[in-house]
Amino acid sequence: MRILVTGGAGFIGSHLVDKLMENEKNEVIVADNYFTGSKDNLRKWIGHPRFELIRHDVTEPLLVEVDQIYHLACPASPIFYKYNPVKTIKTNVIGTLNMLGLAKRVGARILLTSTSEVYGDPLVHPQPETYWGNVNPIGVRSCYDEGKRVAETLMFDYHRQHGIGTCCKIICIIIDDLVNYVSHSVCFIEIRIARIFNTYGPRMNIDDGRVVSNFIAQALRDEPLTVQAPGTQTRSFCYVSDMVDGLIRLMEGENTGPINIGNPGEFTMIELAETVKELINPKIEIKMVENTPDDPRQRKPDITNAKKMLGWEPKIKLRDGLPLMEADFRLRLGVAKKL
Ligand SMILES: NC(=O)c1ccc[n+]([C@@H]2O[C@H](COP(=O)([O-])OP(=O)(O)OC[C@H]3O[C@@H](n4cnc5c(N)ncnc54)[C@H](O)[C@@H]3O)[C@@H](O)[C@H]2O)c1
Ligand SMILES: O=c1ccn([C@@H]2O[C@H](COP(=O)(O)OP(=O)(O)O[C@H]3OC[C@@H](O)[C@H](O)[C@H]3O)[C@@H](O)[C@H]2O)c(=O)[nH]1
Repeated sequence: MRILVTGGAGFIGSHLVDKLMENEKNEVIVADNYFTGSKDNLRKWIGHPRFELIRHDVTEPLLVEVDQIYHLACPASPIFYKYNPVKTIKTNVIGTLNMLGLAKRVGARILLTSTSEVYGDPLVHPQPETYWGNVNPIGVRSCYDEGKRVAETLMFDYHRQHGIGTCCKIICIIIDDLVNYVSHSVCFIEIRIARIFNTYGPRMNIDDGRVVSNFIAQALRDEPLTVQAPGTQTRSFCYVSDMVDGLIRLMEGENTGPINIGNPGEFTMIELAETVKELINPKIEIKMVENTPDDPRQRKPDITNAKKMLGWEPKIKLRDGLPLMEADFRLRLGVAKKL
């Protein structure tokens, strides 16, 4: 299996690459522009005969021969996706169009990492995949939320427009063979959509800006934990190895999705700060700071479909995952654990 991972130098992408590389039958190609990712995350694979790393921006077309595409390329932290919102929309829209064009040309199955942000500030709780969401189309988060919503639309439009039943697929392949068509004549496209909920773990950028990495870095630097007001807003945090397992099951399974992949354990930001304080640095202060516009007030995945269709559910609880991330942050920040 030859597999393309766009955004593979990023946080989730690099863990996904590690898992895919464990299978000796896989060849992995990463395409990344290093906006929020880093070659460092893939250090152990550089030079490996089954691994290739390409500096590439997905807003430009890419010509490679692959069987599967995991399409992750997109900044995920609010501070980074708001930094150049027009570029974020281009990455989601033009980037996804380019990857769908590639998938169509080479007959690859393509998986999009969409987001819980398609539900916006949800009026339904927990969020099932059938909920259409409550998104501000002109707000500062829209470049990401609406960008991902358009990316999902493109996935389904390509699927419907270029999708045919299994029987027709076989006929199509036979015709392809008969008339000696080249690979670009492949006329069906298989899609998978994962709606990812907040994911955390080792290798997140220290200054990524997302809440778990912020709190752990602050706790280790003896700085106050900055809870954005009111602090009663909730999130559900999934450990990265659970996430990677869910993504691979979705790619390998028979369901297009969209499927929620996330940990249903729900915490307020005050609860998260208190847990980090208790586990990492009981002396630090928790400070309330101003929030940013349109911050969703609650978020929790309904994972009934993931359980039923993928046989997946998360294994790692927040209290078990935080110390694993702490160890990685200590190493990178050079802060030893006090005995
Ligand atoms: N981590 C989460 O909590 C979370 C939640 C929901 C969805 N997601 C989605 O999962 C994917 C990965 O997220 P992550 O947390 O690993 O983020 P990340 O920022 O660590 O990784 C994104 C990667 O994409 C690359 N990239 C960005 N724009 C690009 C472009 N135009 N061309 C090529 N590469 C580009 C970055 O350099 C980086 O390596 C994203 O699509 C994100 O939207 C993540
Ligand atoms: O230092 C901080 C940072 C953030 N927060 C709060 O923590 C909550 C989570 O914020 P994050 O920045 O980690 O992430 P968000 O949940 O807002 O968005 C994320 O959701 C899903 C993904 O698509 C993306 O990875 C990201 O956009 C928010 O309520 C925010 O106000 C703090 O209280 N303090």
